[in-house]
Amino acid sequence: MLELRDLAAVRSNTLLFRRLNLLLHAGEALRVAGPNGAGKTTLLRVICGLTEPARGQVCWDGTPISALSDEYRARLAFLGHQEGHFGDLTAAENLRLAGQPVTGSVVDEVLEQVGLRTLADQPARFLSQGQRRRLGLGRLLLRAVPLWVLDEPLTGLDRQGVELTAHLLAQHLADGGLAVLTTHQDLPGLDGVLRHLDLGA
Ligand SMILES: Nc1ncnc2c1ncn2[C@@H]1O[C@H](COP(=O)(O)OP(=O)(O)OP(=O)(O)O)[C@@H](O)[C@H]1O
Repeated sequence: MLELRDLAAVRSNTLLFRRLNLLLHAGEALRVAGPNGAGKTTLLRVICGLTEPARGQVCWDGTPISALSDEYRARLAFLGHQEGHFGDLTAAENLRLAGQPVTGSVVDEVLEQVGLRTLADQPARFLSQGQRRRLGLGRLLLRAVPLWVLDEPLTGLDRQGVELTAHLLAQHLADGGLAVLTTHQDLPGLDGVLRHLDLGA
């Protein structure tokens, strides 16, 4: 369970948000919306424990994440604008290094799931933006952690890519996972499990 308690953040002397209180249970996702500069990425950074809030705290299963540090970070996976792939390594090799040791057949399965099977041997730096996003999804699947934090995961994806992301997210939630994400696009098929937070309101 992820909890935001009376959370506030300041950047460059500007108050971005305050008094955020929210409980996110296993099986739920939070979609953070708002105009450019509203503080969406900042909120994700605070949730990951990378940026200190000006006030309040983030708790994981009732404990402030500041008291959990590495233990908490091992429970979350972050997918940002820069996917963090190794450019010289192939798509398959990047997945091999994604998390715990995996066999070649598991890597093949994940490549198939994210639609990159035919690009397994392509160095990541030659992948298109949407293909890199898909590789990021593959790494998420291999990390097998409960909390996904996704910053604009739909950018650069075609319609099938958007549907794939929504499908994998729904599966993750059905398996008892949680997610916090920002997106300017609609995520199909997540009614009932998607909660909304608008930082522009
Ligand atoms: N490291 C930083 N130092 C100073 N100011 C920052 C820093 N990071 C972000 N900001 C400022 O904080 C504000 C919120 O930025 P943030 O990236 O959280 O917004 P966002 O809602 O994610 O925007 P976008 O939709 O454009 O991605 C912006 O005005 C930005 O310039």
